[in-house]
Amino acid sequence: MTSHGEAHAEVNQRRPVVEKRQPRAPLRLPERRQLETSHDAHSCAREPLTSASAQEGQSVAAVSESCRQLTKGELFLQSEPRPNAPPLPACLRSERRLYFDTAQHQLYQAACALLKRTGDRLGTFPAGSSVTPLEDFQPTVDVFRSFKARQILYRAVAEDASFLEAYEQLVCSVVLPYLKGMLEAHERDCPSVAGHAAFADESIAGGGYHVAVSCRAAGSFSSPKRFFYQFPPSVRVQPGPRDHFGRRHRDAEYGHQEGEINFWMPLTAHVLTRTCLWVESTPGAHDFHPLDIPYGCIAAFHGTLCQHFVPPNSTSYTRVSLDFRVGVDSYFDPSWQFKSAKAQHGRKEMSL
Ligand SMILES: O=C(O)CCC(=O)C(=O)O
Ligand SMILES: [Fe+2]
Repeated sequence: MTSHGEAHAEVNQRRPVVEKRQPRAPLRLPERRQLETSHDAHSCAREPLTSASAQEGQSVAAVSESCRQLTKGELFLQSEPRPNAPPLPACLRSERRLYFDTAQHQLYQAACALLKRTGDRLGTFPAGSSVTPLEDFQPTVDVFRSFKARQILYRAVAEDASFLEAYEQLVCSVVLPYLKGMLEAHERDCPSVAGHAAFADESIAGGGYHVAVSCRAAGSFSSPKRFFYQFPPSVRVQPGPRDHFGRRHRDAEYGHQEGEINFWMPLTAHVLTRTCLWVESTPGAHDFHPLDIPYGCIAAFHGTLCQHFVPPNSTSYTRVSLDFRVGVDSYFDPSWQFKSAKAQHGRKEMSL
């Protein structure tokens, strides 16, 4: 179900602001394990998640229950052939924040219109109000958990030209230039690898780059880069107060490959919903921390291998967020297919 090949000729050259994640006290699970063993049937049993999550009233204990046995996806992964691509450079795998202009990229407004357009198939906004805060959307179906309800949402997104246009504008003018800048910074620091598919990712110590630096350095040897971005993106709607949570997983289980970077952004205010994605900083580190970022910020992380989860929403506000993945240049193998995946995300290709 992939849709390739629609290149976008026009790209806004305005560079996004990017910052490296500020260190903060992580939520650490009691045992630190290697990735290879972290999903075995015993290792995920009853790992109590405590402290930081409790501050926000999130029942993360439930989430720890979500990883008690090896999932089908993890089992399939062990038997399927791997993509034919070199590992991503370390600088791309580390977690980052990108900021965008919310006046220019009106995803919040587009999401309100999207949910309104679904009529009452998914839920309703409070009556009689001229403004419609997304946080007040009241789902009438279990749009977070039920497969059927999520299909309705998926189709609504796929059919909403305005929402998709806002999404693609954001991807093409903020996200892809960021990725291109990171690739160029990597090439600048390792000139011998520029233009070559395979090189050692260890060649960059530390792996931290500011995109402003990378963009300045780009000009001289910039060659077009290919990107494969998810289309349509995933929209999540998580009402509260409920004990539904997003189980701990890594996207490799769902057929995503290591050459993809995850982007996650809230459309609702975290100060109201107190609910967001929690991510570990490196595969197997189990140092889960919340992406408690505001609207206007996008978190980039290597979700193919880094585990992540969403605790229950204990507030009366609804969390709405957007997430998508981008396959990066020669690190992504477009011919690879995870045969066991039930459904694969569609994607579009773009060179920049
Ligand atoms: O936001 C969510 O509910 C889940 C997000 C997620 O798993 C992802 O971005 O990969
Ligand atoms: Fe995920």
